[in-house]
Amino acid sequence: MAATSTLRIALAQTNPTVGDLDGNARQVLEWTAKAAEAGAHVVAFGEMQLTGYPVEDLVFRESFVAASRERVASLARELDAAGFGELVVVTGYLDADGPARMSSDSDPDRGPRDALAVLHRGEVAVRYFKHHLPNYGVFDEDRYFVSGNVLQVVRIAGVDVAFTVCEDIWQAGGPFAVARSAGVGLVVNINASPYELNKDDVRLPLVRRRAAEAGATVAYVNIVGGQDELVFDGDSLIVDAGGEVLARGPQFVETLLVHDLTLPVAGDVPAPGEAEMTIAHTTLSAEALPASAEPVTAGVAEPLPDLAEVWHALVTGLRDYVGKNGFRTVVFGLSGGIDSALVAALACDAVGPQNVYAVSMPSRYSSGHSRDDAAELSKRTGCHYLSEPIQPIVDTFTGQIPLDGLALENLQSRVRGLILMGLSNQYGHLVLAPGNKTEYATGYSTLYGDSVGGYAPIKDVLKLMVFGLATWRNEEAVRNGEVPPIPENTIVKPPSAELREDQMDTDSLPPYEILDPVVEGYVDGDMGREALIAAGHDPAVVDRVTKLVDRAEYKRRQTAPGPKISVKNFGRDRRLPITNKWVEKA
Ligand SMILES: Nc1ncnc2c1ncn2[C@@H]1O[C@H](COP(=O)(O)OP(=O)(O)OC[C@H]2O[C@@H]([n+]3cccc(C(=O)O)c3)[C@H](O)[C@@H]2O)[C@@H](O)[C@H]1O
Ligand SMILES: Nc1ncnc2c1ncn2[C@@H]1O[C@H](COP(=O)(O)OP(=O)(O)OP(=O)(O)O)[C@@H](O)[C@H]1O
Ligand SMILES: NC(=O)CC[C@H](N)C(=O)O
Repeated sequence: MAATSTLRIALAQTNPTVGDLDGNARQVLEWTAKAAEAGAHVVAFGEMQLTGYPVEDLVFRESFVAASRERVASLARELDAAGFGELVVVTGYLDADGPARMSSDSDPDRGPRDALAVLHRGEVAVRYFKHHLPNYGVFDEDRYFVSGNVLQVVRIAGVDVAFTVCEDIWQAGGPFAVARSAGVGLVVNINASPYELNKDDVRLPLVRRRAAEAGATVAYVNIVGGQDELVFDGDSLIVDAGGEVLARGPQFVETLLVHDLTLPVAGDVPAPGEAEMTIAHTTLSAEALPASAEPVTAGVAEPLPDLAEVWHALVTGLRDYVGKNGFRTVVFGLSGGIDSALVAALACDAVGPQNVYAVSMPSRYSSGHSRDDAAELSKRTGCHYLSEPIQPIVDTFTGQIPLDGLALENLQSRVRGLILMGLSNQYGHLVLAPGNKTEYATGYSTLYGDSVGGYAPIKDVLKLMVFGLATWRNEEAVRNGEVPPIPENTIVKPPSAELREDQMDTDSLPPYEILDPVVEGYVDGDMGREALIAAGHDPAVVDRVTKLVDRAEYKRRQTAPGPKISVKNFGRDRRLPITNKWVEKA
């Protein structure tokens, strides 16, 4: 039988903040202390832990790159000074071995790097540069980074460990294939992998495929938290070469997974073969766990069911947007309808009802039940509730500038926007825009009216899912013996903008059961007219909806960011020209 050695590995699922180098370094120190207390040999943090992810065009600032390089070196010294010098600390950071690529004259082999550092005994012992750079969806890494071509293999307590960064695990070939040729026992993969619905279902089979490709155990660590439009869900994993899940972290919460891995002791360094990357070897002296040590296992957390997962993603995105941007309180219009009710419930979960200001702003078209439902929600959740009737302001405006029809409808929405921005300026609340993805898609909102706001918590949630989430949150409250936050009437009544007499959403839009699947196919699936019809959608509805979506591009460009939960969100994911003569013709 081959000799083995037991490594105690810790995966630190932390919540870094972009640009906060000192705060992020402090996280490394704090979680390393916990790993040390647990007796770990190695503690691994996420991709770009030190800078936050994604840093976008900060990569082009030499001052920022220099600060990251200096901070990783000083972090190594601080870890040593704190008594953790013997612990192998693995962290993501931004490095550069040349200037950013600005023209075709730039050196293709040098430039900014999405980097991983192995810190040991006060030094940056090893640096690895990410090989596969994602350049699709929300990622633009070819814009920023140069790909690394050296796989770093580090011998720790007799076990050869290869280090990789995020996208390296998403593609066959490259570092994992090279790791197999190097005969490693463990591949560590550090991630900043943004959440989208069902990604956890893709992640586990992916990690299994790479473990098989490398012929080694894989330890996958992902960050948690919100960063503008992105939310990170953690879901860190350890999978052995045979595909067995040894450990799995909870989603959306900071945690430390500590697990003992019994791995083959490395033999002689194999002769280098033909490979996509060269291999560099380093040995770090570390004692293996004594055979007498009580084995430690991290446990396998169950991934959340779909609606629970989306709820946590939205709460995480909102909480971190508020907190990381220096706000404490939020304000929005509470109409008694389902969208603002859902935003209210999310906000109460995210920042606490004591920090939530809901404003009822009735007009002459507001129904009695809308006001009652809004008041009832605030009573149930305990958030602040203000009532600011808008009619006197609307009347004063039209007394000077007479408006009718759609212009008058939109004026009401804009007066509400004005009130919310006034309250924001005066009291420092962040304004939340309560539009859903179906509305953003079809342009069913008033520019500078209900679309005002700094953050749009349900921007990527289709209307049918809005209903699903509201029902789920109420049921969750019942399961926990709490009062359901959203009044039943808000969920069951037909949606209405209440901007004119007896107005219903269905006056302007197809029913949501028909509309949402077309929006999903056109927006998320990039399907053209023929493909949508072939998928079973009514040609007249397809023509109507694609036209609405195309015409609303200018509106979407002027709206607040919101958390991505779908395969394609408006903003980072879906980028279309505003000035655009292409139409999906019959
Ligand atoms: N290409 C372009 N680039 C830049 N700006 C452009 C533009 N085309 C028009 N515009 C501007 O946009 C204006 C039209 O947009 P906008 O003022 O928003 O008005 P509009 O889209 O015409 O009307 C708003 C619609 O949203 C509905 N709504 C409003 C409020 C709440 C809800 C709800 O249920 O949640 C629904 C309302 O019933 C109505 O159907 C134009 O007057 C023009 O100023
Ligand atoms: N009477 C009102 N009081 C306070 N805010 C309102 C009122 N009416 C509309 N709003 C604000 O404008 C947004 C657009 O709401 P509107 O009622 O026009 O459509 P909706 O899409 O059905 O939204 P909701 O389901 O929240 O009512 C609401 O989410 C809310 O923030
Ligand atoms: N930061 C990355 O390299 C992430 C890319 C990868 N495809 C993911 O979504 O997880």
